[in-house]
Amino acid sequence: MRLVVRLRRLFRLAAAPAWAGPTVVGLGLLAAVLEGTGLVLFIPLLQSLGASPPQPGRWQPMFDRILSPIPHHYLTAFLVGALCVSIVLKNAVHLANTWVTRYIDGLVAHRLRSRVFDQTISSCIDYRVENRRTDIITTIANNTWKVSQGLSLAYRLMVCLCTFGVFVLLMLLISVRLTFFSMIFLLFAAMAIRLATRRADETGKAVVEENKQFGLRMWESINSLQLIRAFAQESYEHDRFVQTSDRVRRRLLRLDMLWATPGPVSEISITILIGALVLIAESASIGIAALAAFLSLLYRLQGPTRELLQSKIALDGLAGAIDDVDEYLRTTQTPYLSQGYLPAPALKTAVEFRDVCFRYAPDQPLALQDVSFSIPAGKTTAIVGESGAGKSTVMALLFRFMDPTSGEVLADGMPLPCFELRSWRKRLSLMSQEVYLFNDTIAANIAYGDFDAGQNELRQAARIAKADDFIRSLPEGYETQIGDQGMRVSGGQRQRIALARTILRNPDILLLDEATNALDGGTEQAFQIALEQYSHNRTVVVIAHRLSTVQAADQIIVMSKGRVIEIGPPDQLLKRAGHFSKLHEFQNGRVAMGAN
Ligand SMILES: Nc1ncnc2c1ncn2[C@@H]1O[C@H](COP(=O)(O)OP(=O)(O)OP(=O)(O)O)[C@@H](O)[C@H]1O
Repeated sequence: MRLVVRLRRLFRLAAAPAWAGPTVVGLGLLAAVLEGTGLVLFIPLLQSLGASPPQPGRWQPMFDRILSPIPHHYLTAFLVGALCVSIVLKNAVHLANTWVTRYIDGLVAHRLRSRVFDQTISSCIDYRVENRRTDIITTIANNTWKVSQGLSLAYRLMVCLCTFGVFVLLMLLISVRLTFFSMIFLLFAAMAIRLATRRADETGKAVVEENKQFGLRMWESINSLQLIRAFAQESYEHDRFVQTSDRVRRRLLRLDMLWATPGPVSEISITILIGALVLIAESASIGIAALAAFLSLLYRLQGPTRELLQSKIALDGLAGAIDDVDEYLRTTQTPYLSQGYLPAPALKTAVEFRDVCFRYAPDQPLALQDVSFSIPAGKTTAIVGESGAGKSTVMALLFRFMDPTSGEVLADGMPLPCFELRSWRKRLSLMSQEVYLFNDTIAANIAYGDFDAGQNELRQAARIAKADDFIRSLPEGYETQIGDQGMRVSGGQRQRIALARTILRNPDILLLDEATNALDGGTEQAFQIALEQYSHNRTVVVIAHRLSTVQAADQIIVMSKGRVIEIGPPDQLLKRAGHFSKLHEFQNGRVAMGAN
């Protein structure tokens, strides 16, 4: 029963083309019929060679009727020819079936991978926060393959069942008694194998978990190579890696051992059975030719019997991976943000936060509490506040990476969920503290902001971001490969490339979240001047810890512990002797102390 439920879920998840199942099973059935027919042809062949006289039985009149038009002296040659043709046809059908199965395998895995990837990038769940980055890589790279393997196994299971059925039918035609005896014997053997391998699904689930741990170890070690070397923790990391890898090896070995059990057990059982049948055949009085055909059928039944049992164990072993993909697709399906059909128009008046509260998870405190303010169009708004005040959360809500827990964010009076999500996000461009660059050329990384932009626009964006000079000084200029996460250029250079990418996007609303924290003083000042020109008549929202970078803003929002505590133009806030002016004094004092 559990197998049926599991198979139904597997078919739903794999969503193979409608023709796939019937084709694979149909071809499998045809191969079984061809093979069975070939084996049954041994009866008239042996009889024609005089090895056994014709015996009364269900099949004898049938042979007599089919073979009567063939002249007697051609009969042996005809039967040998028919036998060869059936074997050739059976193998051709078998080969075709293998090709079809491989094609479906690849197609299903490819579609599933694409679906998992699509949902990963479209869902609003942030897996870096959920601590599941490496899990997703295992799900996409490993487990989607395993679902397609599971589907092939399910087809194989059905084909084996059909082959088994065809062979048993032919055996019944030869002798009901011997067939009945054989089936009871095989049933006991199958039950013994099932008992010995009943832990396959538990082991399969453990393999999935161990694989995820293994993925995590690999990911973390490769990403923190410098840290490991700097802290001289090579042997600690080596031990951790070896232990994790060894756990995967042991689980896989256990699964392989379980999988290998049915082969020898079924072969030994059938050999014992053949011996027993030879001993009791005399009482069944079916004749040498029929007995030879019966035993050949029984011997060939070994393959499907073994495969039936192995497919079942292998399917149990894949259950963990199938569950993983199924669960992943279900969880990433629901948390899409609701969206309207309206394309977001250019911002005319303002973006407004109205009584916004936000918490990252139900069991966590509010990250934003009753936050209300307005970001006027065409002006620069700076958000300042101590670490953890909620500045990045405001940015994330503006971008609609998530929605407020209560309250609303409106653009020109329209709640953001009224707009089609992508069209709203296309109006914005974000440059955050965390810079991510692709392993590609500098030009390709900047062009990511707008693939339609020409060379001139690309260079203009680089000039504004103060990146053009250093890029041109590199031997390969804009065509320089920057390596994984831009590791071949410095932190400040990475930041300037990312800024150029943001600027190339030419957004209505430019969001800069600590965008200049890796720039040296001179470059930052030059960047500020260029940015001022660039932001003329553009809506800019800046987050900065260094107040020097926000002096030129039209409005400053001061946040503390998730609340807005001050709003106003910088000069007014400075005069007010409030939180902002204290911050200002503190930073100036610190600068002065640093200067001394
Ligand atoms: N993904 C997250 N999951 C849970 N809590 C979070 C998450 N991100 C931020 N927080 C919490 O929300 C609050 C606001 O964080 P936020 O990152 O918005 O502050 P910030 O002002 O940008 O800080 P910083 O200047 O240090 O970047 C903090 O208490 C923080 O711990």
